[in-house]
Amino acid sequence: MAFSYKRIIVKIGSNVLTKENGLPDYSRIQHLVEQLVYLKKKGIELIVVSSGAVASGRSLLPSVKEAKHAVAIRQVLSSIGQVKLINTYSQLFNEHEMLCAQVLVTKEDFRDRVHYLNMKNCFHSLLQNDVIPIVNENDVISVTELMFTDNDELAGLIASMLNANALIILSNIDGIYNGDPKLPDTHIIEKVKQNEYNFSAIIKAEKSTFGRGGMITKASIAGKVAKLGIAVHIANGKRDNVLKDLLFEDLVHTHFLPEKHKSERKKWIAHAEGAASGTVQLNTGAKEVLTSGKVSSLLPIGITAVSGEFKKGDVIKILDEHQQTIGWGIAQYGADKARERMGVKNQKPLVHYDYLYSVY
Ligand SMILES: Nc1ncnc2c1ncn2[C@@H]1O[C@H](COP(=O)(O)OP(=O)(O)O)[C@@H](O)[C@H]1O
Ligand SMILES: N[C@@H](CCC(=O)OP(=O)(O)O)C(=O)O
Repeated sequence: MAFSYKRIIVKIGSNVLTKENGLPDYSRIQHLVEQLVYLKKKGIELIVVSSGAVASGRSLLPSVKEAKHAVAIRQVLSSIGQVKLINTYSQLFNEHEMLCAQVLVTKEDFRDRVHYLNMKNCFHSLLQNDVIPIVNENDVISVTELMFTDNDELAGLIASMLNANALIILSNIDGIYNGDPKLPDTHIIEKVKQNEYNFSAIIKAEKSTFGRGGMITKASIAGKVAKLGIAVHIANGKRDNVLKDLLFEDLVHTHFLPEKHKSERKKWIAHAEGAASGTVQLNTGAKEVLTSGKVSSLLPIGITAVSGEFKKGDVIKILDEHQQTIGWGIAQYGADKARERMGVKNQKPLVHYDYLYSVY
C-alpha cells in the first residue's frame, strides 16, 4: 500500500542505531539517512526524533566511572554521546548536500505555552529552509520526574505540535504482536482502530536491551496520536529499506488508523495533562455527556468537587466520581468561582468544548 504524506515524523529508537554489543551501528545510521534523503527529495517534510546519545556515549567512554547515581552516568554519557550522534548525522546528510539541525528539548518545553510556540516557530523555520531537524531529549536537564517516558512520547508531542500527517516509530521489531513475539503462534497486528485492543494485556512488560519505555508506551502513545488525526506506523528500523517499503510498497507492520483531525489547540491540550494545576470531579450525568462524543462543554451543574488552585487559562484535570480521568481542559475562570458555581444551573461553562480533551 502506498501512503502519500506531506509531513512525517520518524522516530528512531536506540536499538535501531546500536549493535548487539551496544556500540553505534554506523552502517544502519547511514542506510537510514539515505532513505531520509530519498523521502526528502520526493518532497516530504521530515522531522527525525533520534535516540542513541547514551549508546554513543558508551562507545566513547566505556569505562565511565560508576558515579553513585545512575542519573549522573546518563548525563555524562548522553552529553558526550549527543555530540557524536549529531556529528554522524550531520556528516551523512552533508554527503547528500543536505543540512540537519540539532533540537534538544525537555518535557517542560511542552507544558509552557510560550516555550511551546517558540519551539513550533523554530521547527517551521527549519522546514522552510529545507533543514532536517534531529530532535532528542535534553538528557542533561531532564532527570527523573522531569523526563519524558521515552522518546516515543516526545515524538508523539512533536507530531501533534507540527500537525504531521504521520508518525513512524522505528524499533527493533516488525510491529506489535498479538502476544509474546517469541512464541511461534503470534503474529503482527497490522491495523488498529481506536480502542480496539487492550495492549497492556497483549504486550509483555519487557524492553529491548537499550530501550527505555518498551512497547506498551509505544502502543499508548500511538493510540493517543491517532485519536488526534495523525496516522502512526510502528515498524522495524533494522530492516533494509524500511521507510521506502512502508511508504511506497507493502510492508508488514502495525498501522494505527487516524481518527478525524482535531484542531491545533486540542492537540496541545491533549498533551497538557502534566501542566494541570487543579482538578474537578464530575457526577455520572456530566460524565455521560462529556464522554458521549457529542459537542458539549463542561458546565458547573455537573461538578461535585473542585480541588487545587487554578486561574482562568490554566489547564485542569477532569475526573469522574471514582477519580478516573475523563480528560483535561482549559478553565474559563478560576477555582474560587468554580467552587461558588459548582452544582448551580445556568452558569457559564468552566471548560468550553473547544478547550476540552476527553480520553474517551
Ligand atoms: N506484543 C509485543 N509486540 C512487540 N514487541 C513487544 C511485545 N511485547 C514486548 N515487546 C518488546 O518491546 C520491544 C521494543 O520496545 P523498546 O525497547 O522501547 O524499543 P526502542 O528502543 O525501539 O524504543 C521489543 O524489542 C520487544 O522485545
Ligand atoms: N535520550 C535518550 C533516548 C532514551 C529513549 O527514549 O530511548 P528509546 O526507548 O530507545 O527511544 C538517548 O538519546 O540515549
